[in-house]
Amino acid sequence: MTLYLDDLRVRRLGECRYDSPFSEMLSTKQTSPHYVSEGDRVLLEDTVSMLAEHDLPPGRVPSFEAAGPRRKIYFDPDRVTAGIVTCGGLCPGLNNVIRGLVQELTVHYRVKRILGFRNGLKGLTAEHRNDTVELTFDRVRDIHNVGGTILGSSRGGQDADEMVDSLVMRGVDIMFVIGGDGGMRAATFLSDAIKARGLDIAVVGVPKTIDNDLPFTDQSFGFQSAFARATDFISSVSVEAAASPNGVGIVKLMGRHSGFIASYAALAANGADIVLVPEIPFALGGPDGLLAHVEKHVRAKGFVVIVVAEGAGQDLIEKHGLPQHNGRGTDASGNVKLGNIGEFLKEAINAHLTAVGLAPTMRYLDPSYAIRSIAANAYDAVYCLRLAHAAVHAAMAGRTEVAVARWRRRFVHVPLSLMTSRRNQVDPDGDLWMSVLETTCQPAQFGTAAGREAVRPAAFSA
Ligand SMILES: Nc1ncnc2c1ncn2[C@@H]1O[C@H](COP(=O)(O)OP(=O)(O)OP(=O)(O)O)[C@@H](O)[C@H]1O
Ligand SMILES: O=P(O)(O)OC[C@H]1O[C@](O)(CO)[C@@H](O)[C@@H]1O
Ligand SMILES: [Mg+2]
Repeated sequence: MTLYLDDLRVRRLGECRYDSPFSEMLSTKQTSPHYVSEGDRVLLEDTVSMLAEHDLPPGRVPSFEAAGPRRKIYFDPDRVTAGIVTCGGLCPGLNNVIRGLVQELTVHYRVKRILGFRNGLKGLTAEHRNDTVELTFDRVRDIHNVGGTILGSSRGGQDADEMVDSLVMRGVDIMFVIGGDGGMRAATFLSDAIKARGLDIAVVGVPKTIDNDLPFTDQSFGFQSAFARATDFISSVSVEAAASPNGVGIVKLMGRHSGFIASYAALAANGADIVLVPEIPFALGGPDGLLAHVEKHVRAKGFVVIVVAEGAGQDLIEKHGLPQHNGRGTDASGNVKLGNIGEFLKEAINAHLTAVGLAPTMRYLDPSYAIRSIAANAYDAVYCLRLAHAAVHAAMAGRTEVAVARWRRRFVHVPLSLMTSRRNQVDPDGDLWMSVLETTCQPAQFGTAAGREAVRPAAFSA
């Protein structure tokens, strides 16, 4: 997808006429290596070759509006009501973002009314719109020390017009939507419905997902805390597998379509022999298939450690899996329910090693919710706070249909629709995956493309 400057422009509700509480602080600031002034922009691309490909003058090169405070703002803080909602799966740092939004809105902009909508976007339906929490700084002072979200979250679609009715009825001028791809999509529909009615309501997204599958953001908040926690489980199965006869340690980690948690956790633990991600299909059987590789490790050093992302090998489960491992249908938000690759591998490897006379000791861990329900670590705490600051500045300056994100180290405004225009995935040709291969020493692929189709593993042949 080729992006042009106009695709990256952010919609503004109107002229900024009020002095910002930050105007004095900003009066002497200009772009430096550590600051982007409000008149400057942040480049979308960062290699000489990519820039050369466009062959455009600097002013036309695709770039994002920089996030941060403005000297003039759009909303009169005295008259603003802000709303906050968290939606989708949990992720470390949700409470930090809520706290940061409330702190910035109340302490600096002196906004007096902030409503927390409960249980995700369901909280904006007619049935639930009056069941809100008044968010004051006192109410949120200590919430960053715990995981989850004090507002609750949910999945499932809602009618955009009904949600707009709720905003109008509750007098909301600025709505902050903290969510993943589904949440960002819903925020886009909400913005469209607001625009269609000609209403003066800003919608600002704060992208979140532990899967790190949202585009135009270096890494989503909470991801680092989640993969750091995941390393503990890799270490545990490594210790167990190494101490057991023909030990096989398997850790299944979240990551529906993107294997970032599996890749980063495996790199951090630096003890995995094999990493399997949804982006890279693999074959079980055959001389260069996964099972042969597992067997080689067990014969050579007595054990093997495998980290697998939940979305990996779904084609294999469908073809060869037992019915109880299959995925079934979709969840309330339309996300595909995945087959259980961890259980599938456990049985396939057990059967294979037993068949070749290496009866294994299987150690399987599926820490799923244990890695996303924790509090944010120090790094994510800072990141969440800074995203919250950026979101409040954007909203007060009348930016709408926008998400705040960190892109190539800078905080920027990304048009909401772009956040769902594609999925961030581990690039099989990228340097992250190369690091995984360098660390695990696993082959670039298990089985040839043809082999992946044809070979049926012994364990599952009828
Ligand atoms: N296609 C859609 N149309 C309308 N609303 C949607 C749609 N997809 C998602 N939503 C809304 O977004 C909310 C969150 O979506 P979803 O459950 O997919 O989680 P998410 O935001 O993608 O987070 P994560 O992927 O991190 O779990 C849903 O509850 C629903 O309100
Ligand atoms: O069980 P839940 O709440 O639907 O969430 C599970 C999913 O949520 C995520 O954490 C984020 O989308 C995925 O990795 C995982 O598949
Ligand atoms: Mg999602």
